[in-house]
Amino acid sequence: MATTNLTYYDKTTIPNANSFRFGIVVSEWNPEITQNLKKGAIETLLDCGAQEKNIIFWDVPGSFELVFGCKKMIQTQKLDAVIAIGNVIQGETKHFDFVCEGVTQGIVDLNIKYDIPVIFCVLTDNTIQQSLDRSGGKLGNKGIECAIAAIKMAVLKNTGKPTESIGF
Ligand SMILES: Nc1c(NC[C@H](O)[C@H](O)[C@H](O)CO)[nH]c(=O)[nH]c1=O
Ligand SMILES: CC(=O)[C@@H](O)COP(=O)(O)O
Repeated sequence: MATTNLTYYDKTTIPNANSFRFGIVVSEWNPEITQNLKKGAIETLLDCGAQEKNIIFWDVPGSFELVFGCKKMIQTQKLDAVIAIGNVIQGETKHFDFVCEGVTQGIVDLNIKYDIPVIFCVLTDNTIQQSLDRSGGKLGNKGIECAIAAIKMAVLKNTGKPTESIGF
């Protein structure tokens, strides 16, 4: 069974996000999944001190469009981190493979090209149940984990140093 290291985070080990500005780009495909991921991410950012006025949201049609949406957000907004939220579920054909490869490589490219961390919050699952389990179900919420990652990477972006390790 998958572990969920950061879904159950220790707030005392997370830097205060009060001064950071976050972007969240969300795919409209599988909204019953992506909206739960978005909810987990928002609640976690706020729990860790982020200000509501410092979180901006854009929707894109599908996970493949997350790359362009994140690029335009980075180019037009002053941000400390961006979270790309999507959910790709295997269908009958190889389309799943190409969507997943495209969004994965595209987000890698954004992290290389721009000095803004783009967090990969895209569930790539074989079944809807796997997605449900990872977006607020028995295996946690990837949105929570990615919000924690966004805060830690915002610290790295702004200080040039990583957040202190919590020991594992
Ligand atoms: N099947 C899923 C898709 N497919 C759509 C693509 O993401 C893209 O919008 C289309 O190919 C046009 O460029 N998207 C998801 O996010 N999740 C899926 O399961
Ligand atoms: C991952 C997808 O794009 C999915 O909707 C494609 O389904 P199918 O392979 O059955 O066309």
